[in-house]
Amino acid sequence: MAEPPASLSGQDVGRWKESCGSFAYLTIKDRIPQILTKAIDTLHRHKSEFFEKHGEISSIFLQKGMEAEKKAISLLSKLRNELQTDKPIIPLVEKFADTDIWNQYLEHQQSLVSESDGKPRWFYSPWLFVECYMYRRIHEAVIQSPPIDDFDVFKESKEQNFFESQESIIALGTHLQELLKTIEDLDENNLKNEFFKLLQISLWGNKCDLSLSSGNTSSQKTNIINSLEQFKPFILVNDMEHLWSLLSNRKKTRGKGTVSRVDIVLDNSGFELVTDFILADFLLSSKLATEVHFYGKTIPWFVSDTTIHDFNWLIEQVKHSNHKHLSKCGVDWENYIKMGRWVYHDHIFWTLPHEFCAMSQVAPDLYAELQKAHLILFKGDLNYRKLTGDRKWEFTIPFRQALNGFHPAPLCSIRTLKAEIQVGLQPGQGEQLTASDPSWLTTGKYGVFQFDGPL
Ligand SMILES: O=P(O)(O)OC[C@@]1(O)O[C@H](CO)[C@@H](O)[C@@H]1O
Ligand SMILES: [Mn+2]
Repeated sequence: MAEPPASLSGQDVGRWKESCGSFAYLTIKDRIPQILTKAIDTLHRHKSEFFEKHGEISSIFLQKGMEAEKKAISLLSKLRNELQTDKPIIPLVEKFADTDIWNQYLEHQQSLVSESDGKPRWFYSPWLFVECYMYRRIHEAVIQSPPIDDFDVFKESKEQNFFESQESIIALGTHLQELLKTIEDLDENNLKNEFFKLLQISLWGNKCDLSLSSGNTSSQKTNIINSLEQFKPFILVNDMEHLWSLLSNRKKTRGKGTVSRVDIVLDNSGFELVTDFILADFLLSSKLATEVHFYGKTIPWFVSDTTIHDFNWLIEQVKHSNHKHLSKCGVDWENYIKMGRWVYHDHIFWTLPHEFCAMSQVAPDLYAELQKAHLILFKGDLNYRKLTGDRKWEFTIPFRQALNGFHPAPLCSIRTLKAEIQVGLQPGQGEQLTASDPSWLTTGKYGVFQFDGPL
């Protein structure tokens, strides 16, 4: 097979707005420093909390809390300075489960740089690599600053996203509970329609990530169910029928007591996670699946990504809602977890910089776990970038080719477009979009259900 194309990078001129530089360049220049500034500000504002938590026993602890906050802030300021002055990417120093793998990857990036270019740098190296590295360095700053080493600098914005989306969340919870009342009586066609609705809700739920808005609020304020028809023309690749065929055929043909497993590689917490839970509940209630497995991030990531803490926090919030339909959702979801019908998995691979085609080498245990699924849903833009290697593919290259051998099981990307990469389009489709809406690749207005079926 021919070599895959080069990686997107901060040194590119854009596929659009050529005079201003690529989306990758603008992300490194503007968005990432803003995210760092916001993280610093969050640490500042939480100062008193650290003192209360760690400083109440004696003045020695008070001292410790103060020092930790100062240290984390100075490490983050140093990081922001390295980035803004395009300094070389330096190895991680603090021992953590993935430190060695990260540093090996850095060496690999170093080996790709020619002698005259020196070292991997922020605006020079692959965008996927430097962006992941930035979030990993934020984590390093926090773990280097005990006793605040479990502090999530993004927690506040994730929670805010959830609270600000309350009305939409209640509307979704109500829709689900109404649907569950009659689900047993629905004919094939109605069941399929409901499946498609909830898939689309989960797709548009991906509009609300916080790293695109530099950590500023990006919540869902309107009832998304009423907007689905209006959004349909913005679905550029729509393989929903394939997902239905796969799951409904399996439901018909599987023997009693056999498993149908759908795995969801999660993206953002808050509103998007609610849409994923609603879909996952429907999959079990409709018997299209008998088990749903979720994968989250082990460390705070790309501002809004889901950690185990966010996952549990959200279910707890929903359960304690004073809205009866919503709290019923929370009770059911907690039960699914208790019964092992919903399973949460952690793996460090998801917060490494590797493209997914490297998974079978770098994380064979995770690859083997995913192989147990009958269908894997990859939520969000970052997962799409990692599925396709974040490379400069032609718009018409088949999705399977861009996956570059990654195929643990039939899989589908459910993603709104927030990076200058898209494959599997019809000839001329990309060019037409560029002409009619030059920023189509990066605003989150468009989406895809892109499926790669059984081999
Ligand atoms: O994976 P998500 O949450 O859908 O999107 C993450 C994301 O906003 O982060 C990057 C900007 O920093 C973009 O590449 C990408 O769109
Ligand atoms: Mn995300």
